[in-house]
Amino acid sequence: MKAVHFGAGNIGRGFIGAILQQSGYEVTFVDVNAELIDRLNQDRSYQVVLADETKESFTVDGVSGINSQENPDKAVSAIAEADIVTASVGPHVLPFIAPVIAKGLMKRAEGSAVNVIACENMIGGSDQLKAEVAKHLTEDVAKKVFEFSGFPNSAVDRIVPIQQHENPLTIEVERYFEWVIETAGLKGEQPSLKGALFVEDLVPFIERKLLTVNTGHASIAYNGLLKGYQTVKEAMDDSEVVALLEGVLTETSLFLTDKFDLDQKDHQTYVQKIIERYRNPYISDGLDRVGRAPLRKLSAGDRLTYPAVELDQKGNEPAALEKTIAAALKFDVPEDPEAVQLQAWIVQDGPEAALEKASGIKAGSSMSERIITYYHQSN
Ligand SMILES: NC(=O)c1ccc[n+]([C@@H]2O[C@H](COP(=O)([O-])OP(=O)(O)OC[C@H]3O[C@@H](n4cnc5c(N)ncnc54)[C@H](O)[C@@H]3O)[C@@H](O)[C@H]2O)c1
Ligand SMILES: O=P(O)(O)OC[C@@H](O)[C@@H](O)[C@H](O)[C@H](O)CO
Repeated sequence: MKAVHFGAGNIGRGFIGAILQQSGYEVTFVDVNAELIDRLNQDRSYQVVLADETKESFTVDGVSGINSQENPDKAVSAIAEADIVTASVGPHVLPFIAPVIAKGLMKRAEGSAVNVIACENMIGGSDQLKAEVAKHLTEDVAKKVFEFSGFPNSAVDRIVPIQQHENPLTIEVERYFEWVIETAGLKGEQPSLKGALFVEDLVPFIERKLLTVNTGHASIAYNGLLKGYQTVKEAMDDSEVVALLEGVLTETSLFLTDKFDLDQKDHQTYVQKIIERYRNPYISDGLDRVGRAPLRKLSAGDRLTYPAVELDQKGNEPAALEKTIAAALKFDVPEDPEAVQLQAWIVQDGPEAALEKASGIKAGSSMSERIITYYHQSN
């Protein structure tokens, strides 16, 4: 069986590529990073190390790489022959991988069933990828292609920080992982993927994950950076950062348990497990990585604004989320293009207008006023 995975980065090598290989797939990574692709083709394998006291490691072998910038046709052919296609490139990159996927799917002469799964931190990731692919197909061709190509949504959870090793392919990951895939979007037989969970309705799973793991993470990053910390570990040693983390998780728990009728006790166990994962002493994760792409994180459907607005509309005042949104407006990392854009908007139009542009929270609304007050109160 053949798998094509877009993005040989942290989640690509450390999670999805490893699961695919352990499930019996021969994995071809498609990436634009020449160093990673050359090394994959040279070594044909890499090491995954578990970030806990065991430091256990395992080999992912039988892998290869295609540089889609240099050899787009090779990537197209690989998709034409693949049994499964997956991607973890970041939400903003989905439009760039779509043309190659569209061409590859069109080339599947037999029209044999294939599933294309976006493994990104977003709601409806595969739906979005499908919409991007559709832009490169005529209406008639799209109809045919989507008869045999499934785009099931999925939720992925495993903390994999940015890291440096002598061998650039080696990747250290936490032992914990969760890959949930929605059956509704599948075509053909359900793929056999070791450790993956197939569910009829992904919405409760992706929202629980995004609004707990990622909202909590974002609060640690933005509030931690405000206090001058660089890593999750440093920030988690500060009681004020932890209090805000507990505050945002109390707020998103209220939203999630109400929306999905979750058992309060089970949800609390889930939240506590995540706080333990943030505290993993064997992982050093940078706040710049966790807070990266602030415009995406502040956008209306993402981890901060979405629960804050929903809670506000139900008559709650989500103060911890609002303080975190205010802290996100201060995310000023010159290497991060979205941070540069956000700071430029703040300088040009002021924080209130920048907040509205980034999140849709209307300037002059009571929520906007509270966030901007927090913004001016913070250092
Ligand atoms: N790292 C984590 O802890 C984690 C956990 C769960 C989900 N995610 C999600 O997984 C996705 C990837 O995150 P990551 O941490 O692995 O990032 P990463 O930067 O390590 O990996 C992304 C990879 O995509 C490649 N890429 C960029 N443009 C490309 C293109 N046009 N074609 C092919 N490849 C391209 C990059 O070169 C890079 O190797 C994101 O959506 C992220 O939210 C990350
Ligand atoms: O990848 P992002 O930028 O959406 O979010 C940063 C982190 O919160 C994220 O990568 C987590 O480490 C991951 O989602 C854990 O499963």
